[in-house]
Amino acid sequence: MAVGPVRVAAGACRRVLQRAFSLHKAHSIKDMENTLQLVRNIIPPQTSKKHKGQDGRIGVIGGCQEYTGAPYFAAISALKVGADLSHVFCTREAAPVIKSYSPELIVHPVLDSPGAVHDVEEWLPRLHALVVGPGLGRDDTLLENVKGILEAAKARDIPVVIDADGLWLIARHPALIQGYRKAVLTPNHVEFSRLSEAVLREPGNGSDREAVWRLSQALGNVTVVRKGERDVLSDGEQVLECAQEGSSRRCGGQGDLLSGALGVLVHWALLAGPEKTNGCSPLLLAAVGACSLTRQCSHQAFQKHGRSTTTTDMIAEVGPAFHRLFEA
Ligand SMILES: NC(=O)C1=CN([C@@H]2O[C@H](COP(=O)(O)OP(=O)(O)OC[C@H]3O[C@@H](n4cnc5c(N)ncnc54)[C@H](O)[C@@H]3O)[C@@H](O)[C@H]2O)[C@@H](O)CC1
Ligand SMILES: Nc1ncnc2c1ncn2[C@@H]1O[C@H](COP(=O)(O)OP(=O)(O)OP(=O)(O)O)[C@@H](O)[C@H]1O
Ligand SMILES: [Mg+2]
Repeated sequence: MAVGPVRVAAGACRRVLQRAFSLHKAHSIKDMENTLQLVRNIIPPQTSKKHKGQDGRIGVIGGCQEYTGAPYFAAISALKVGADLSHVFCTREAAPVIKSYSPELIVHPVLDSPGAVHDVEEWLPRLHALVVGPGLGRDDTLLENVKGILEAAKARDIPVVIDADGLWLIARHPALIQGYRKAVLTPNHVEFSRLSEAVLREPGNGSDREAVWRLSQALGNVTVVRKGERDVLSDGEQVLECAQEGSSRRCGGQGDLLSGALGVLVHWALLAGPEKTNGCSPLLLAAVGACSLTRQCSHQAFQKHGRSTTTTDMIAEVGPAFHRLFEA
């Protein structure tokens, strides 16, 4: 059940977020509850009046010869969070493999074709958000195509979540994303250092919080989510931390779940409008939601499967974890 808007001013919103996601461990249950309440505000209500597609049409740009799991994890997570349609734009040979994982994904084998940018561009008017990078690989031709796709998405004001090899591309060409306020970058530890080196000419010096804030500022307030033992999030103004209990299991693919979930939440947060977000950055709220959800999935899956937990087990927890965090 979606809960009505919390009436707090921007300053109050900032205080709520800072208390709940502070550097110190002593989060009160009430502070965390207030923060999750803000995320709940952006979740669209489920009604019988909606048509297919209204709750989100998400596109994942990634999937190549080596990596077919990552784009699948991202795209299926978007659906499980609540998007209506999830597309994957991948290379020709990755497509049948990704299709075989799930009949629920719409898979376009276009990313290595000469007309890749045009082919994806044709779909852009029908997409609410793009998740760029899971399983993309680092082939120069593919990356060149993704540059064109990013430019086309920006021209249409489409929100983009950039992860994995998409971040490799951004580290080489930061101008691609500079100042684009509808972008969220989701680096892991190594990806963050690479970006910091490229943008700030330093390997992420200073405290975690300061380093994330500086990178976001340097990129013109692009939202940055640095994943790790605690996730650190900044839009160049506020810095938040998410310490939702996760697990000690570090199998591959958890970041892909996060980026796919974030694709939907970014769309919902922007759609909700300032009345629902109460002065908070919609992208930051979406990121808080995606980080909390991923970690809660990890926690629940680990309780059932322990050491053998895999990302597939976490994806099976998306529904129950979402309900527990945002609807209970
Ligand atoms: N099943 C799949 O198809 C998967 C594919 N993946 C894809 O694999 C490609 C490369 O991604 P990588 O994440 O390996 O990126 P990189 O190729 O940049 O490698 C990062 C390296 O850093 C290490 N690392 C990660 N966190 C660290 C930390 N906190 N401290 C020290 N070392 C750390 C990792 O083990 C990895 O070897 C991407 O396209 C990604 O999407 C991954 O998403 C995992 C799952
Ligand atoms: N040490 C840790 N303790 C708890 N949670 C962690 C830890 N490191 C990462 N996480 C969580 O795991 C999830 C994925 O982060 P991770 O750093 O593994 O991303 P990634 O390397 O991009 O993953 P992927 O394998 O999908 O590429 C995030 O939700 C993050 O909060
Ligand atoms: Mg990753």
